[in-house]
Amino acid sequence: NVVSDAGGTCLNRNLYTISDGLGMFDVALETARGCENDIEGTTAISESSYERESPAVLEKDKRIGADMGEPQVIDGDRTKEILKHIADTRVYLKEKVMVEPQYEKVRDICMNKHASCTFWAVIGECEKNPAYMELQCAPACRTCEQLHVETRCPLDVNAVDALYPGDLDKMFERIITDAGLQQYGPVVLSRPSYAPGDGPNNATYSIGIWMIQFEKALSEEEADRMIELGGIKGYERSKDVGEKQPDGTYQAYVNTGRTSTNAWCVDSCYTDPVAQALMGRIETITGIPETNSENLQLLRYEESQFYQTHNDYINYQIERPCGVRVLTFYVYLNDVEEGGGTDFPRLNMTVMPKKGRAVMWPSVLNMDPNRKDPRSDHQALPVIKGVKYGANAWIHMRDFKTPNKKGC
Ligand SMILES: O=C(O)CCC(=O)C(=O)O
Ligand SMILES: [Fe+2]
Repeated sequence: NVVSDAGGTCLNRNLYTISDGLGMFDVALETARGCENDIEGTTAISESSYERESPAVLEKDKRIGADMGEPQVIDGDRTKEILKHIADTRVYLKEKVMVEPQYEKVRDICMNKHASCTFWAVIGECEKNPAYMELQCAPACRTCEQLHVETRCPLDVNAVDALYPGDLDKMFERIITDAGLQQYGPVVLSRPSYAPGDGPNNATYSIGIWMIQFEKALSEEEADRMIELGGIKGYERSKDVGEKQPDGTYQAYVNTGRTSTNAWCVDSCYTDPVAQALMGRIETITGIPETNSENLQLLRYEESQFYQTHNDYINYQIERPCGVRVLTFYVYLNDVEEGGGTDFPRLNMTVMPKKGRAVMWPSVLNMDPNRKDPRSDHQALPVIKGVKYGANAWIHMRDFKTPNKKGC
């Protein structure tokens, strides 16, 4: 009465034809049996065993649902519901995901990534906790289409950009003239000049870019607290943007071009009054909402650690809800005995670390703020003596934090 789709392996989404005469129990059991070859060391259980065995015995069975990712835990009280849900999931996968064109890019990656996915789905977690469930338990939540970043993270055509052509110049002009911002000690390190006939209508050819240093961006106590918050979160080896993955996202990877460690200022760090004050200050200075900024990235460089020349602009983000990084606000949290400057090779300029100092520069062009300005390429020079602490605020064209919550 049940025909196994012979030949394929379980994890390759081996689906089974279900005959009408079977109850859901039988379906789950029979299909699980199709996976026997894939799971070592398990023994077949009889068709009625779900009703006979204790929950502990049932949980030892590792096969159920192995054709759609992690084998699923069968909870004693919920056995019937879970088995029915697994059977329904199988129908969903077979009749929708494997057939309908919008699932084409996710067919091979739609898996339950946790043994409790089906249990959680049964108790309503897909609705209560969608950020986690829709990605980690996509078959159980019937959200396979969400796995591809293009479906999960559509561009909002009505979203407002932080910068339109010409706004970057206006923003920096405002920063250096606004009386309320003088308390942060702004110093112009570099500003663009426009050659005759080469005016703001084609800023690509402007000479020089904006770079402002703030001598008093942070008090000593605030700087110390930021370092402390990084320590609480824990500094881990820094990563760079890596290869594109099947779900359309880009892997973060460790490489030899960036040898620092860093901590992300999230959760208890994000809500800390000092971190909030710093983010609020950056919002006031730039006039761009805090929500457009990534969480602060707290950096730690030991002697000889560095970050080789790069640009903070990330190409692929142009088609993401957050848009590209338009500005970097970089804060120095301590004095470094020797080395550790932020060097801009194309500008022939190096900003030295100093406790409480910040420097701000654009990654994009004034007249085309979705496009990278390669003149802002920079590197963190190796620390020669001492330790260097810093913090990055990367400010995006649009809201970063809201899409980020759902993995965009
Ligand atoms: O540490 C520095 O001076 C700059 C770091 C940097 O450029 C980065 O983290 O993107
Ligand atoms: Fe950078």
